[in-house]
Amino acid sequence: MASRSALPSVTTRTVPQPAPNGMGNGLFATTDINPGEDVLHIKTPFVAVLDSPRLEDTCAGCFGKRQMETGNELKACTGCRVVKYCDRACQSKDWKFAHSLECPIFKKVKPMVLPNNARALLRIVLRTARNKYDSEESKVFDGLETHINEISEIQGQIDRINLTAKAVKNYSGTDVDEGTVASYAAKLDLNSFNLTTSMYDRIGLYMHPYAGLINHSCDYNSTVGFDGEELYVKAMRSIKKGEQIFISYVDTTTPYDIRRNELKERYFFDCQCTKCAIGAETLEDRFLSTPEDMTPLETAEREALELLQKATATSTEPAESIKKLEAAMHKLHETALWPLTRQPYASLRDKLIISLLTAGNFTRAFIHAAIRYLRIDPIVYDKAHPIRHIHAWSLVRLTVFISQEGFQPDPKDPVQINDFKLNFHYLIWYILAELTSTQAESCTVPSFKKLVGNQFVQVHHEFKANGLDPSKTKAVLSAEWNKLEHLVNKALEKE
Ligand SMILES: C[S@@+](CC[C@H](N)C(=O)[O-])C[C@H]1O[C@@H](n2cnc3c(N)ncnc32)[C@H](O)[C@@H]1O
Repeated sequence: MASRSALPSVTTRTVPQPAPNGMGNGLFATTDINPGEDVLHIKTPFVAVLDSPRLEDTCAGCFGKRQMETGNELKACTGCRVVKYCDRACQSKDWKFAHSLECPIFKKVKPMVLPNNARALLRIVLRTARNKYDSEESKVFDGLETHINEISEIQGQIDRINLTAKAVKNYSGTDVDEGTVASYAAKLDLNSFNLTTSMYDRIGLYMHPYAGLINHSCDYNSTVGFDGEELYVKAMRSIKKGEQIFISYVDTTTPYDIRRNELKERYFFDCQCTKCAIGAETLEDRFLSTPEDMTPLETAEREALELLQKATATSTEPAESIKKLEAAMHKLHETALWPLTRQPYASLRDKLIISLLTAGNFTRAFIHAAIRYLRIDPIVYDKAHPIRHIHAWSLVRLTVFISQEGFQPDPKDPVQINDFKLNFHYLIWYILAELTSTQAESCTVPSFKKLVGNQFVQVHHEFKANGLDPSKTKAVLSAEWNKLEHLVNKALEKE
């Protein structure tokens, strides 16, 4: 059973303790925890703010959670017109939390909109001045690591922190000295999380001092997810009482050198986890075989990364992005040694799916989502990993879309989906059945589980209404699966 901690809104099965190997403090399990179970649940953030582009389309009260349910058009705050809300309930909750304090400041600095880290820092400073934080919560915040000595050596970062601290001190009129405000900013830099939707799309930044105590391992046992403003840390593997909780601070699907450099530069430590102990021999680094001359692989990687950079530049049109991403993937494919799972190949496909969706090419997006579902995710992610479940859901959504009556695939698609005579309804049923039956052990958050569960009930009901029960037609399902495998093989041949 999870227990309430001394901190308000924190429910956890962990306790903070000094961690070994120079990790400072960490969180340790107080009970055995099974995959999918909550390690930590925090109802209310210490601070959470939207990224500036998301201020336009995301409710600053529920961070999109109620917005998804109500479908209401957002209304701007009549005071500052910077933040928007679903309705009075979302507005009033945020007003009480901090917006009443920041609204006049947002209004004063208009037309400038403060960047997300300045808005987060401003909230911390204003709430601290009004004693709005619980004293235990503030104590944990005060004890958080800053790495201020290391940061002071990095001119760009320390200049940015000092500048933000100066501006926030100025706007807030706080009595707290500038050095302390700068130390809050350093704590934010080191301890904040990407605030995401329940589908893992980044929308802002989030910080809570208790969650800030979790250390990193590239061989992590837990994952972080958000449901509106609520944070969930869930066990991805079985965790024994007394074991340390680890999450990943960086994308651990990247090769050894890349992820270790990122950890060193952003978090100032050399990772000594079990995966790093193996070195550059793990799946993330390996090629299908290792040639004597690595030059062709290095050249392909450099060229692919250059194309990726151009494809993701904000000024690039979706059609142009698609061309560049496909060209980059082709370069890696041409080496005949680059596994689909080795980065940047997998990330290129993720970005390509998004660009294809933006451009309205749903059949090609479907094919790449199927490749990811069948050939990449089972190798790259643990069974309970939330990203694996989110990707499966995207495949369901795409399949629903292309199975609509009257939907016509693009005749220019390199692989013609109609040639494979797929029965999309069975595929949808199968993926949803799999997602639903693994819900308890999955690390996804409650609203995602609800969405999937409801969709499965609906799809199953439709089959039943037609006198069919796919769970009793194993041969039909397996035939559909073979057709999808065949389609994926054809698409990969053309890559
Ligand atoms: C978000 S804080 C985690 C809590 C921190 N240990 C503390 O005592 O406040 C991140 C910092 O913890 C330390 N850390 C996290 N994971 C580590 C690891 N695997 N090895 C060494 N240090 C680690 C690093 O100093 C890193 O900058």
